[in-house]
Amino acid sequence: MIDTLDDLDVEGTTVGIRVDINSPIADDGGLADDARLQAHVDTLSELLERGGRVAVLAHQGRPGGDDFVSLESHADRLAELLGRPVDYVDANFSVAAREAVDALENGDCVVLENTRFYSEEYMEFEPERAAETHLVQGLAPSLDVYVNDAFAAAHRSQPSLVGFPTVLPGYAGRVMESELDVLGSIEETPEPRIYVLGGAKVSDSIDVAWSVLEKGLADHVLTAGVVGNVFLIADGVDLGDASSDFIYEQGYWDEIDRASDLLDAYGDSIALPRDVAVERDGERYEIGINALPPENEEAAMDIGSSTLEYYERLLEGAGTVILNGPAGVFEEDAFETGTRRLYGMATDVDTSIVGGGDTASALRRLGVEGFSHVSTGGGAALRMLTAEPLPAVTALENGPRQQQPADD
Ligand SMILES: Nc1ncnc2c1ncn2[C@@H]1O[C@H](COP(=O)(O)OP(=O)(O)O)[C@@H](O)[C@H]1O
Ligand SMILES: O=C(OP(=O)(O)O)[C@H](O)COP(=O)(O)O
Repeated sequence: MIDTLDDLDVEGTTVGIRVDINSPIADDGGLADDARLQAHVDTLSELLERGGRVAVLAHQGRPGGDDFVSLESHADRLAELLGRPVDYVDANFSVAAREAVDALENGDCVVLENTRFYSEEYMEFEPERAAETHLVQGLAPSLDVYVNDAFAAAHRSQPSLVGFPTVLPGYAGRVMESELDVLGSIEETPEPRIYVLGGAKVSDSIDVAWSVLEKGLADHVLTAGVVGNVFLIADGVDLGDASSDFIYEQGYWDEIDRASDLLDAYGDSIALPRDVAVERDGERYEIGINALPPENEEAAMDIGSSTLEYYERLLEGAGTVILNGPAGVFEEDAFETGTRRLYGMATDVDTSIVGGGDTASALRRLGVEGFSHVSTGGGAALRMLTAEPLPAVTALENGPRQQQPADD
């Protein structure tokens, strides 16, 4: 059982809140998309309106990446979205950070620096060890309670996610609460249940497929994207050099054997693409599976029209559809068709649940809406769909509960 904001006496309390505002970054270093910031507005507004003193913790990107930038522009955008001032301090647990947090008045908000600028935050720890890190040891004394609203990062066991709730009373924010509500009760959704697994996280998707077929949660698994390509190769289809090389370079070659084992065990319940789209003479060109490999060895970038008709028939009788990962390279106009049409069909199903950061951004870009639930998480949502515990949620469950009276 996890406490929520309903259990928290917010007025005058200094709240350290972990959010996931990890976002695409534009060439100029600013935000290219603010969907993940928008998702946390309700939680942050509630805390501020109820008189909380709010210190925001979050990560952005991974060390070495172009998107590994400071949270200054996130703070500016949050101020616009919240309609109130939001300070930013380029520190996490130093004297400067603690002073900024200690100076908060009721209804004030400060964003601390990208947690991953400190190497400990990019390591995975047991909660007790995470509680001993510089971040937690340094900052926790300035906080009264910890709120975790970062569902999309809850599959990580990094200090800002599992360390704070080990030493402070922990609460789920509104995003976390609603994600756990929906994704934690998949078994109760209407049947038949269809899982659509696309995108590029091949090993995670195969884990999900195994798990949901083994547990009888899925009546059908439909494959698309790179996941579909791996299943086609596992089924003996020669996709051609470009697709094979891509799968090899991404480190997914071993997944072909796992996909093949899965087809042996549950082949009747797994649907594979019947055609693919490649780029030929600068245009989209569809090729049936029987006509593969492509004569010019072009890469399979999307599912084709026959696959879409086939998947539409399967989706027609579904009570629930759970989708993760785009059906193709939606970033290119010629290959967005599969994602637009497949996800569009899914909105007609009684209960439709979508997970994945890229998927959500694809749907926004393509203007596809009308799902029962669009998760803020990719990896975290996938992990929940396999009924595996999320370390950050377990840490909230196991941590101290008692809230101390707020200091003046
Ligand atoms: N056939 C394909 N070939 C190469 N990349 C693909 C293909 N289909 C989808 N993708 C890529 O998969 C990426 C998204 O996958 P993923 O990260 O698994 O999604 P999510 O973040 O929603 O979980 C996109 O960048 C998209 O271009
Ligand atoms: O974007 C995220 O996850 P996602 O790509 O699975 O949606 C989270 O912010 C976690 O980031 P990470 O995968 O760098 O730990």
